[in-house]
Amino acid sequence: CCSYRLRNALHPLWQSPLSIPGGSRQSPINIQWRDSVYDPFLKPLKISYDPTTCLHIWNNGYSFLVEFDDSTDRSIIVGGPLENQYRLKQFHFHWGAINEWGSEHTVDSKFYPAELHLVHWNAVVYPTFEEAVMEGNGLAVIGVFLKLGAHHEGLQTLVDALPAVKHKDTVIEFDVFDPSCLIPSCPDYWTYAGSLTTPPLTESVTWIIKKKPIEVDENQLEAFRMLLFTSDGEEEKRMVDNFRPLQPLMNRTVRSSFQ
Ligand SMILES: NS(=O)(=O)c1ccc(CCNC(=O)Nc2ccc(Cl)cc2)cc1
Ligand SMILES: [Zn+2]
Repeated sequence: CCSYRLRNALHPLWQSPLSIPGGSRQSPINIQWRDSVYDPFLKPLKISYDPTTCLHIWNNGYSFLVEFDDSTDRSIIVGGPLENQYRLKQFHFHWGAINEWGSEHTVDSKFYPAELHLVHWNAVVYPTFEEAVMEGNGLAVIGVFLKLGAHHEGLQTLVDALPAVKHKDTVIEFDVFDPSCLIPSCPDYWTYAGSLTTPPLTESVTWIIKKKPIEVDENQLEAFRMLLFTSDGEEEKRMVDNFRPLQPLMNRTVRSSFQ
């Protein structure tokens, strides 16, 4: 129960303060469905990814990141709550040691076993990702909940590559993958102004959280849990519970694209 919160709060990644001093828009948050406000002016989110922009999978010692060539506008999102188009840079996941928790956001205080983050940056306004990370409208992250259920064919190609990045700071080439196969076809989402959930925790993220989860099977979740936080040769620590504790909503409203 609360022990995992303590462990998480003390986890090396989050030893920095739970929310940055003066932070008024920190993530993740609980999404209370009945408190979200339908906004009829929200547009559908348009997603167009070029699978050949996929580069590699990298175990950064906290998660595994699938990184993309973001030197052009070949893989972008536009519409939704966004005023500009945003370029896909990477996607990664957060997950738990068991299926009872693992997601960063919760819905009506319910955790999912895992959560996918597709990270995009505003290359219309900012020259580099690093600069966009520091600006209020710099990033747009699509969050997709994973729930235990049917085998996910698209995810399996990724799962098959994970043993090659078992240890921290290992990389494997991964040159064709279309991450839109990981995004539910249902267009419904919630959106709110938030932050990165890992250091530097900057308040630069427009969050777009899909209402519908995707289904993955137990073997696929277990494949995430066999990754390691540790480098080859170090005492093995399984990569699990790499999610940040919930942050206060403060003076924010979560909007929904659906009634
Ligand atoms: N979790 S997020 O979408 O707010 C987020 C998006 C982008 C960044 C900057 C790139 N760095 C990165 O992605 N690092 C990372 C990812 C997962 C874990 Cl578990 C730990 C560290 C940080 C957080
Ligand atoms: Zn994340």
